[in-house]
Amino acid sequence: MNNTLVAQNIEKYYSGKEKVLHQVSITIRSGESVGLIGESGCGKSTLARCLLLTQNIDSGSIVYQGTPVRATDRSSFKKYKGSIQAVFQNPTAALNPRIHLLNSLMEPLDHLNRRGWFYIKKNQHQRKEVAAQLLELVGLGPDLMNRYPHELSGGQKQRLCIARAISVEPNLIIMDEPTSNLDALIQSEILDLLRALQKRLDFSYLFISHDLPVVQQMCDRILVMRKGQIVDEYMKEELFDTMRHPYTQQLAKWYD
Ligand SMILES: Nc1ncnc2c1ncn2[C@@H]1O[C@H](COP(=O)(O)OP(=O)(O)OP(=O)(O)O)[C@@H](O)[C@H]1O
Repeated sequence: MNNTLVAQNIEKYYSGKEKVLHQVSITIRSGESVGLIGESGCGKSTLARCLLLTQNIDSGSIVYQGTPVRATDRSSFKKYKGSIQAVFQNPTAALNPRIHLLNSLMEPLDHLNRRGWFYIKKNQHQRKEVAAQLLELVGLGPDLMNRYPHELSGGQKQRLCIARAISVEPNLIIMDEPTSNLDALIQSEILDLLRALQKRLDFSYLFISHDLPVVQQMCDRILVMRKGQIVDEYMKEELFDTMRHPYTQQLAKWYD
């Protein structure tokens, strides 16, 4: 099936501010690992929120599997929302401190209410079995589901957020600086986990970061954003080509 996401000419303003996204176009094909790099404040997270439909776009279009996605069209909207998940920078903020991790983990499945899950969610035993399998996939033990977020380390919380994202078998995961709050060792473990899960589960991802070495490690194709515009796009082995945009060359110098 063609799981390609095509976003075209996306524009975004925040009230009282200059335009944040200028005619941004991005295509993510099935199974691809695409990087989005650029300095702080250039609009990376804004684009992520627009693609996730948690923020309105002012103009432009999003087409998924050949169908335009619009909030007014319930069927395309629901199909798209069920295919895309996110992992954010701050796992503590992503988890409700007052609810058991079992329920946090099951949120996307409970929310989507797919056929089959409707019955499982009423059966506490089956629900816990699914939770344990998800936790195992991200290297966590089943006992964690009975705890609260404050009882976990930052790395464990991020693993749990990854388990939550993969629970609905998404075609695409938007990863917005998923390791920048973690120390170097845990960061490298989480990056390895994400790569291994991608191989195993075959989702595509958009990996957002301002850290070029990390993006080089994680992505095959990389987009470079500057002041709300995509100014360069390259395959990772082309980073040092002389035809790179001067801004990419500047980023590459820090990497070299
Ligand atoms: N909700 C908001 N309301 C108003 N302005 C915002 C909002 N969110 C972001 N901005 C502004 O939009 C611009 C782009 O912010 P954004 O967070 O998308 O950049 P970024 O590239 O993700 O930055 P960082 O790497 O630091 O996370 C910034 O000038 C920011 O101040």
